[in-house]
Amino acid sequence: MNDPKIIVALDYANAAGALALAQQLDPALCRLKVGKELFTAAGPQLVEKLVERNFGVFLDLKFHDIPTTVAKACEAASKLGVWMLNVHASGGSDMMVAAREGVARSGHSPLLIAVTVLTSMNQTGLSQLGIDTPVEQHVLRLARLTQQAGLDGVVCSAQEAPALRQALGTDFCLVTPGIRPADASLDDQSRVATPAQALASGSSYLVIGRPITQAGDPLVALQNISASIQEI
Ligand SMILES: O=c1ccn([C@@H]2O[C@H](COP(=O)(O)O)[C@@H](O)[C@H]2O)c(=O)[nH]1
Repeated sequence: MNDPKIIVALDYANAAGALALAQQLDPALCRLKVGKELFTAAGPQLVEKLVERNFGVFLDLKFHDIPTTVAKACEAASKLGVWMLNVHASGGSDMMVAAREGVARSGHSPLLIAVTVLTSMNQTGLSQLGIDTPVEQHVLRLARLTQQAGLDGVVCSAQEAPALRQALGTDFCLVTPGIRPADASLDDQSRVATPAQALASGSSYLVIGRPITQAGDPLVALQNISASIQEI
C-alpha cells in the first residue's frame, strides 16, 4: 500500500487557503496536517472535506487535559475519519490510556500518538520548566510512557529518532516536525533536520509546513523535497 512519508502542515488562517493548496496536491504523494489555527478557524467541516478528497489527515490538536475530557475529545476527533490524532505525553499515563479508550469507542481506528517535547524547545526552555535532564533523555522517557500506555507512536524531533528507534522498536511510529531543507530558514524551530537526515535517522513521517506553504510555488517545493528523499 502507498504510504506517503510527507505530511504537509496546512497552517492557514482559513479554509480557502488550505483548500487552495490541497487542490494542487495528490493524496498519493502526501498527507495533510490540520493544526490549531486552521481547526479553530474552519472547524470539523474542513477536516471532513479533506477526508472526502481522500487525503490522510493528521488532526494535530495536541489534547492535554483531564483523562475524561481527553477521552471524549479523542472519540469526537476519531469520528471525523482522520488518519492520525495526538495528545501531549506530559498529560501522563492515565490521560493517554483514556485517550486510547476514547479512540476505541469511536468505531474508527486512527493512529494515536503523543507529543514528547516540542521541536521549538531547546535545553534552556526545558530547564525553565524545571526539567534538567538532557532533551533526548526526557523525550525517551515520555516516549516509553507513551508506548506503555498503548499508543502508536510519538511526535519528536528527528535528532532523537535514532535513540527512540533503537529503544522502542521498528513498529513504533516517529513523526518528526522541525524539518528544514538545508538552505531554509529555521523560523521558531530549534531541533531540526533536513528531510533526508530525518528519514535516514528513522523517522516514520516528516511534518513540513512553512518550507512548502510559504514557498513561491508550494507544489514545486513539495516535489523538490520528495525528490530529495526518493533514494532513502
Ligand atoms: O513538536 C512539534 C509538534 C508540532 N509541530 C507542528 O508542526 C508544524 C511544523 O511547521 P513548520 O512550518 O514546518 O515549522 C506546525 O504546524 C507545528 O504546529 C511542531 O512544529 N513541533
